[in-house]
Amino acid sequence: MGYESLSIGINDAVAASFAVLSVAVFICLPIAAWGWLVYPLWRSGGLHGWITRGGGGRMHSTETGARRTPRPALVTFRDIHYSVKLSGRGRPELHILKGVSGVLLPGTLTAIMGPSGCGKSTLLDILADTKRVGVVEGDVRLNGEARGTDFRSTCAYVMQEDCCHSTLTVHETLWFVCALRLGPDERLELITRTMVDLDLAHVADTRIGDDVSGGLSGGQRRRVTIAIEILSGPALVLLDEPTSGLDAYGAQQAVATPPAVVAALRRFADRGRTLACTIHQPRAETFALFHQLLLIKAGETMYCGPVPDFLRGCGVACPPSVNLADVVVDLTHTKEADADADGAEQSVDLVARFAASALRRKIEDEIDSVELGCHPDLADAAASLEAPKEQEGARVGCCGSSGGYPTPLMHQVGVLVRRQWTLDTRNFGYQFTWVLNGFVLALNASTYLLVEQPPLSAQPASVYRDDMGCDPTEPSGRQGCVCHVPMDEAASNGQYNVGADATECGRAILASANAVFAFRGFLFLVINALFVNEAVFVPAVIADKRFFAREHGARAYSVLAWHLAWLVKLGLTAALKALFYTPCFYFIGQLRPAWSAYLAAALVTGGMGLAGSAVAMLLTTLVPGLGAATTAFGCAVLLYQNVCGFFLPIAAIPPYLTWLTWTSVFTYGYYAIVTSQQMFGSIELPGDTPART
Ligand SMILES: Nc1ncnc2c1ncn2[C@@H]1O[C@H](COP(=O)(O)OP(=O)(O)OP(=O)(O)O)[C@@H](O)[C@H]1O
Repeated sequence: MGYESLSIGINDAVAASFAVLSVAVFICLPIAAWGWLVYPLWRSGGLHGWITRGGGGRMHSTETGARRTPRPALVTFRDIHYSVKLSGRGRPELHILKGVSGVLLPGTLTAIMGPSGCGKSTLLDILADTKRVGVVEGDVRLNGEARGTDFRSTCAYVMQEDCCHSTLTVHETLWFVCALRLGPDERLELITRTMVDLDLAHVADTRIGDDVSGGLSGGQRRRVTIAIEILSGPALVLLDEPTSGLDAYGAQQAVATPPAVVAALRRFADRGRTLACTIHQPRAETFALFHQLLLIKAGETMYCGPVPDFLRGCGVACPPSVNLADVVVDLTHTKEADADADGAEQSVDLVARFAASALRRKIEDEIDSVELGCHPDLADAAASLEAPKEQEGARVGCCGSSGGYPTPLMHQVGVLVRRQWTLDTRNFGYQFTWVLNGFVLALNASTYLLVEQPPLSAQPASVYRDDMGCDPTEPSGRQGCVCHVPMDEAASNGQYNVGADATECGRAILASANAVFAFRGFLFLVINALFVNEAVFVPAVIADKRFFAREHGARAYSVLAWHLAWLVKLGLTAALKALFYTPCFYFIGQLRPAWSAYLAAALVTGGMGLAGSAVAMLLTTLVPGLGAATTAFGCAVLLYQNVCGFFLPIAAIPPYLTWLTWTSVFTYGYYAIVTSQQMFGSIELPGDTPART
């Protein structure tokens, strides 16, 4: 009696790869947990210490920067070499920086210039301590000391690419930065002052936008990026091409306002901060705002020193009507082969001449005196900083004093959740996927209704107990059939048929069995859709990682805060999905009309969503890149589906792989929703073993 359960010989190679993948996940998880949670927790001296310290750093400041001892940022770098090994066998090592040295003094604005590809951005990356590939040699010091783990709370780094949330307004963007990095008292005044400084006040309530949706101009967006970094008053600001948007977005605007950004930077420097930025071909008025010039050619220092001394040092004349910056750029572009005789000679000479110059020796002496702690600027610059009340925020005082986060952990989480929420409510595409997913679930349910049999769950509880599977009082065999199929047998998810000689009752019961399979297929597709929908979080988390890298790098919040904020957001989203998605499939699919069953289905809906988004989050954290993370998510879905008991009978899974079944989220989701529809039990099919089609 009964039917043969489906037995599939699992390809050992496939099984082994599943096993390896799962073992890898289970090895990676504890390592990741150690890195993110346990190690910082252990270092911070327990859970209480962790929370009060803002999630991993040293004690967060309850004081504003104004109350701390202000320290300047005097940066020295000596003999910086940088090389990368080019990928591909036999390819040579690329030596990009070849012994660049210099000093960045507090209260100065330094221009780093040179031809495209000479190594300007590379040098800034090294100074900002963000270079993670290649080999960096040489010594970079802050106030004569090696840079510590808290260096990034002193140093703001404005990278070449803008990194702003396109759906936030300028004011909101700066508000969130303030909320993460400063106390509430300072926020409004600082935001207003920074917007005025960077000529952004008139677009305060304009959404930042992007190249597709419009919004701010490229130059304005660039200024917002700069505002984000200088808002909290760091002692050291490094900027990679702060005027690039201005160049690209119209000469007209560039003619009208180009010095606005550099003038704001100059004002910032005049308040005692240390600033250095790369810049291409500035106008004469803009160039005049810089105190120092670091000129690089092919990775070597061509000049480093005060701007006015440049021509004297080079022995070059600059006619009054000519822009000095143009002369500088021309000198760096001159090539031996194609330049005129004078230019070529000067160009070749300048690198060697600088290396042998008194200026170079002066720089070396200056670096020595900083390292020995006797550089006059180390003491003087502290006094030259503004009075405490006028200081611009917490980070100015952080220089070397604290590596902690400015706000407590729970505050960080709250601000991040609030920002995510604001972004989601303005993301039309995201909302559209919600509606679309609801529609797909409803469609799935209505497709199931195309099955000839009405949903079994709509039938009264079964009473049929005849071992032969026949109840003469129920000729149709429908109302009284026991339509229960054991879970593992249900995995034989095919339609059954019987020969023409089968009894009517047998045919009826088989029809019921087919309805059971269709019903289970429907439920499986529901949980499948709920999980797979969460793939939307793979690109979302990866996009947010850009902001995380920048903001966590600037010590605005901890790794734990970021993860917790995402978990809170995903939890809230899952709750909303339970509310919104469950009705989409429950009523159309005519599932069991009982509150308990509905509640169970809602829990499964939220749970599958939460599990799917958690897996998406885990994979985006472990696997680099969008393509790899998306593929990994697809693999995880396949793995989970295959071992959940729907496709393969659990009995058919080799014993050494059954543990996979119990790690599959699908197993629990599938069992839970099937159980909630009262589909436990067994089906006894009459007569001969039916053939599968
Ligand atoms: N990781 C890397 N692998 C290979 N080449 C690299 C790498 N990093 C930098 N380079 C090369 O080093 C050179 C210097 O790059 P960098 O970005 O510092 O130039 P740049 O002076 O800032 O140029 P631009 O003004 O155009 O931004 C370039 O030729 C670049 O291709």
